[in-house]
Amino acid sequence: MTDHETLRILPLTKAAFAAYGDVIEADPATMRLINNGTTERYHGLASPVVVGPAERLIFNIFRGQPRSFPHEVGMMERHPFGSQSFMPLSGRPFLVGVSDDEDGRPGRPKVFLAQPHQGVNYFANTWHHPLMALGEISDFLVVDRDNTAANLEEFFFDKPYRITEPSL
Ligand SMILES: NC(=O)N[C@@H](O)C(=O)O
Ligand code: NI
Repeated sequence: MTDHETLRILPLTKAAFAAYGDVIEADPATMRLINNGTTERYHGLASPVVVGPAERLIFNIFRGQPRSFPHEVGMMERHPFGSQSFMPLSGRPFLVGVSDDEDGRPGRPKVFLAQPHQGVNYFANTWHHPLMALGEISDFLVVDRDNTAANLEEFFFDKPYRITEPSL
């Protein structure tokens, strides 16, 4: 990959990700004790939505192959009719790529390193890169809108970007 621009990898924080979606993590500010004090409920961390023609919100498991590096970021995608969340099930970190919308196309991607205890919920119509698992095959609990065939818009960059191996 000669002239690909390398994208920095940023820590995933609620503030940095706020324009793109929710960070799903045990935020103490959301905690309430339930079940007679035997359970900590971290309440309302994200709101999965379907937009437009009513379709089911469904739970899925995505089993992601680890990405090899340097990884070429040649495209971004978005789901106009629903949110999409990824919560790690395998105790591994993963990469999250998002872009602002610039007149209907994704701008320069931002890449975040999600820790094993962090998930994300992309807002509907947020440009994002498909799942980027790290190091080993990793499972993720994914909540999104059924009938994904009608809910996928892709954009391919003329000049792809590059991500180098994150130091974990
Ligand atoms: N296509 C699909 O179900 N997966 C993507 O939406 C993704 O964000 O990984
Ligand atoms: Ni997606």
